Amino acid sequence: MKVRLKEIAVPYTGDVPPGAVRRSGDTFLVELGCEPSFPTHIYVENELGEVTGHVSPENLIQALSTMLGQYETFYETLLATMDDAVTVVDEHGHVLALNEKMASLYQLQRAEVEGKPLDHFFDQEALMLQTVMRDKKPVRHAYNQPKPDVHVIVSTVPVFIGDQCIGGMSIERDITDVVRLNDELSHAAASLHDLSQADLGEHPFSRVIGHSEKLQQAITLATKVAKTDANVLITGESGVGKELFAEGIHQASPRKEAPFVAINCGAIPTALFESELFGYVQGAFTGAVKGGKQGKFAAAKGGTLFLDEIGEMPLELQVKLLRVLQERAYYPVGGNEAVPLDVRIIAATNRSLEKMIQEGRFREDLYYRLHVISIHIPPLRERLEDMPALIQCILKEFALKYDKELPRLDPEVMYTLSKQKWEGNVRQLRNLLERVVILNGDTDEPVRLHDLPETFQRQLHSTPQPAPVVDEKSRIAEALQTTFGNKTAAAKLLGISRATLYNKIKQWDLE
Ligand SMILES: Nc1ncnc2c1ncn2[C@@H]1O[C@H](COP(=O)(O)OP(=O)(O)OP(=O)(O)O)[C@@H](O)[C@H]1O
Repeated sequence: MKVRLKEIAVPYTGDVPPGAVRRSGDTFLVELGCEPSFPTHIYVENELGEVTGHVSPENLIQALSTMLGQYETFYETLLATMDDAVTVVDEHGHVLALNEKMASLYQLQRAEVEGKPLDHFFDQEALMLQTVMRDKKPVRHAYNQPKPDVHVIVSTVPVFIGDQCIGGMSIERDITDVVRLNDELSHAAASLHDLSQADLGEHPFSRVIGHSEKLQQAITLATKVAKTDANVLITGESGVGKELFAEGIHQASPRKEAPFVAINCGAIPTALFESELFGYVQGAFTGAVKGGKQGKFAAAKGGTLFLDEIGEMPLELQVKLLRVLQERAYYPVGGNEAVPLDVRIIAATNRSLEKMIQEGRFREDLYYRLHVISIHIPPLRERLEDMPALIQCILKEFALKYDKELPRLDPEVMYTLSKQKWEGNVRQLRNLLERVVILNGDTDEPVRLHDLPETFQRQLHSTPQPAPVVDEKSRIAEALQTTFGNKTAAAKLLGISRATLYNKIKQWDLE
C-alpha cells in the first residue's frame, strides 16, 4: 500500500502510548505491537476534512519507514556525490552528518565526528553555524582559511521547519588548488614578464599581459597583420588595451624604427583638425608660427599613425580623412603641394561603427578603408584567467615606481578578483593596484579584502543585479560631482582616459 504523508491526518489525541519511544521535542516513534490503548485505525481525510478511509497503524508505520528509507538513501547519495564538503548539524550544534569530502578535507573519520558537538572539531565552522542559526540568515560564499594549507569558500545556511530552526548546514568548496595555481601562475608570469622586460625588450607584444586564449588569438592576428601595411581597426571597450595593441603592431612592423604617433580624434577641435593632421606652411593664417608647423602625418612619416576614438570624429572631418586615405596624399594648410602619405593607419574605437553607419553618423566608405583587418580585444571580465598575471605584473610595476616592497595579496583577494567579481577594465585594475601598493607596500601583512577601496567592497557585498540603465552622460556628471570637478580623478573613477573624458565633457557641455 502506498501512503503519502501529506494526505494523512492522524486524529489520535490521547496520551503518548506506553509503547512509544521518546525522542527530542514532541515527536515520538511508536513501536510495533503496541498496547491496546493505541488506536486501531488511522483515518484518512480528504482536503475538505471528510473521512474517506482508514489505514492500520502497522501499514502506516511500514509506509512511513519505507518513505524514510528512500529519503535517507537519496540524502546519503547526494552527500556522497557532491564535490563540496558538507556538514549538517542539529539545532544544538551536534553533527548529524558529514560527507566523505568533508572528512577527507580535514582528515577525520566520519564515525568519530557524527553525534558530537561540532565545536569539538571545527571552531570556525561551529561559530559560523551558531551565528547563522541564531540570526536565521544564511552566509554565502565566504572565504575561509581553516588551516594554513587549506582555502575554502563556505556557504552556511540555517534549516527551518516553518519558523522553527531545526539545525544548519555548511557547504565548503575547496579552492586550495585554485589559489595555489593562481599563485604559481602569477609568479611564473611575473618572472616571464621580467625576462621579457630585461632582454626581450624587442618583443613587440611583451607589454600585453595575459595568457588567455582570447587574448593570445588577438596577439597572433595582430602579429600577422603587423608585417603588412594594411590599415587596421582595433575594437573593444574602453581601457582594454587597444593602444597597447596598436603600439605592439607598430613594433612588430617594418616601420618600427620610425615614430608611432597617437592622436585622439574626438579631442581635436574641428577648426584645428587640418592643421593638426596636415600641418601648415608659413603664413598660412594670421598667428601661424613662423616657418610653418608639422602636422601628425608628417610627424609619423615612415611610421604609424594611431587614430584613437575614431568614432568620435565629426562627419565633416571623416570626409577629409577619407580623401587623404584614397589619394594617399595631403595638402598642408596654405600649401599647394601635395605631400605623399607615408604612414600606416591604425584606428581604434569602443563604439559600434556598424551601428553608427546605420544611424548616418559614420561614413561607410571610411569604415571600409579603415577596417581592412579588424582586431577585437575582449574585455577583462571575459578572460578572468589573465587576472593573476596582470595583478602580479602591475603590482611589480607600481612597487618599482614608488620604491615600495611588493605587497602580498591575501588569497581571498586574489580569488575574489580572479574568480568572482571583477567587472572593471584593465585601467581600473591598475588604479586599484596602484592604491594597494601606495597604502600597503611597506607592511608585512598581506592585503585583505577590507583593505580595498570602499567602492570595491560595496560591489562585493551587494547581490549581483542587472546593471542599472544609467546613461553615459549621467555617469560622467556624477563622477565629476564625486570628484569635485577633478577630471583626472573622475577619469580614473570611470575607467576611461582623460582625453575621452574631455571629449565627453565637451560633447555634453558638462562644465
Ligand atoms: N593586457 C594588458 N596587459 C597589461 N596592461 C594592459 C593590458 N591591457 C591594458 N593595459 C593597460 O591598461 C591601460 C589602458 O590601456 P589602453 O590605453 O591601451 O586601453 P584603450 O583600450 O586604448 O583605452 P581607451 O579606449 O580608453 O583609449 C594602460 O595603462 C595599459 O597599459
